Amino acid sequence: MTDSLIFAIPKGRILDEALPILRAGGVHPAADFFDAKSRALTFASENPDLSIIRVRAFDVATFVAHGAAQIGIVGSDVIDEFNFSELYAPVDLGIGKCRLSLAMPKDAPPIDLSASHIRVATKYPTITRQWFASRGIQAECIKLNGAMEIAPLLNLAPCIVDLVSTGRTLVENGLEEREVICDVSARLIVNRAAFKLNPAIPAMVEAFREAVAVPA
Ligand SMILES: Nc1ncnc2c1ncn2[C@@H]1O[C@H](COP(=O)(O)OP(=O)(O)OP(=O)(O)O)[C@@H](O)[C@H]1O
Ligand SMILES: O=P(O)(O)OC[C@H]1O[C@H](OP(=O)(O)OP(=O)(O)O)[C@H](O)[C@@H]1O
Repeated sequence: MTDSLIFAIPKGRILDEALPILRAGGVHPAADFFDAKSRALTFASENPDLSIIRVRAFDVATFVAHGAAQIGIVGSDVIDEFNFSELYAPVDLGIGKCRLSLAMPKDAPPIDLSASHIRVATKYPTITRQWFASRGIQAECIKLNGAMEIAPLLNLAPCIVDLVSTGRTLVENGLEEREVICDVSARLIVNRAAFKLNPAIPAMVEAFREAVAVPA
């Protein structure tokens, strides 16, 4: 007899790319999960003892780290930002690929590496502070939850740290990428304690590992 499992899936842009991987990993949400008009947050699945929650990307990590859900899918940006010790991220799913970068207005001078302090608008204050600290600069982070790209134009901060994929959002807002801080992709995450206690979880991790493995 094993405990039932809760799988946390992010609502946003990873969702569409994640659906084929979920199926290949053997997770089959019930039909109402695909009803775009549904306001439900918890869904059954066709798998025995497995239900699904659909939450914001940043909250997937929080639910799984605290054991409220046992397994989930989330970007490595979120994993790195929280750095929860209870999270184990055993499989790179190869989706949601982008990078976390430092960007500035395209006519702005380079960052003054001899400066002791800089103001940065970002959704990623922890990663940003660490990256600047390793260069001897104290970053004062102004936390935004989206639309970071307008912060320099409105003098909220001279630079931003945000996700970049095609680069189009930066260009359309008069910014340019100056430094890549880290590459990002979506990962399967599990709660470490649950992984040890419930044998269904390592089996599920293995199924996802096989689902994304590149054939030799
Ligand atoms: N431009 C992008 N290209 C590829 N992957 C991205 C891109 N932007 C975000 N991601 C990935 O998708 C995840 C979710 O991003 P998304 O934009 O859907 O959520 P959000 O709007 O940041 O969060 P919220 O749910 O709080 O509105 C990010 O954490 C990142 O891993
Ligand atoms: O380089 P690009 O291909 O233009 O992608 C980058 C944009 O994608 C993400 O935003 P998203 O579209 O998820 O909206 P958000 O600002 O609401 O998070 C990110 O925050 C950038 O704004």
